[in-house]
Amino acid sequence: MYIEKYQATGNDFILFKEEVLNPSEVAIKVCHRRFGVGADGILFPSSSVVADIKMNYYNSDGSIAKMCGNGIRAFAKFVYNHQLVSKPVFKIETLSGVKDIVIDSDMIKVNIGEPKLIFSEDELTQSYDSHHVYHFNILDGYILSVGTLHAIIYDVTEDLKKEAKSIQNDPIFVDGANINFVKVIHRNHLFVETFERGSGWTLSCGTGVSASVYHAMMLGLVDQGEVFVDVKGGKLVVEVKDNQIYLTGPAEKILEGNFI
Ligand SMILES: N[C@@H](CCC[C@H](N)C(=O)O)C(=O)O
Repeated sequence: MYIEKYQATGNDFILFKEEVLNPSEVAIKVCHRRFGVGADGILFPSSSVVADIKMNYYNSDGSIAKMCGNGIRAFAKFVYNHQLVSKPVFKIETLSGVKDIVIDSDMIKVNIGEPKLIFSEDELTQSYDSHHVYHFNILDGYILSVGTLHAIIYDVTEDLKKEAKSIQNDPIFVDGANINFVKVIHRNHLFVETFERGSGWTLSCGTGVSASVYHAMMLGLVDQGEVFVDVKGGKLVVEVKDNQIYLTGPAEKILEGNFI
């Protein structure tokens, strides 16, 4: 199978040009960092009737995810480089809706979409196709969905970070959640670390960063306008306009070859 590997602020992905038939199995195999190539997830295209192309994403543990903020930038660059889509401004269908993409040389901007509020714990047990916010009452933090589900925690300590897995396994999260540890550096600057559903600690989580900025803005911890976010693997920029979250950052090809 022909593959390429991309990294997007250190979140790494294996990309396929064609539809993968048994994606969970392939993801587990190819993402293994000793027995495979090593990656946080896999991405492959399929045709779409509502957008220019459809993105399919599987985490390294084989679980499906509805959206990936870093992955979609890598996917956009990959399909554009391979002329699967021939224009730099286009639409990608995901399981959490159609996302608008703008490729501007090395930077890719994606409209992550509009978050919506959830007001009760019961709503978390329903499917979260759309974007929701929910008050997280186990810790002094919050839950927010931007297609993928995110817990936002501000009072970060090393001891609390050790609890990431058990927070993620809390039964209120019927299908798991991504746990974001957020430090406010300045009124336009955050540092975010994410323990991801399906792939553990990553160097960056695009939807996590988007959810964190949106939430910090809701609480008045950062100002409107561009917010710069440091992650372990680089830098991202998030802007909220008309309640839409725009995520901008790089993505680069780092390997091409065949996976046997
Ligand atoms: N790394 C991603 C998120 C990938 C999906 C997530 N692990 C989930 O299963 O919800 C990003 O950049 O957004």
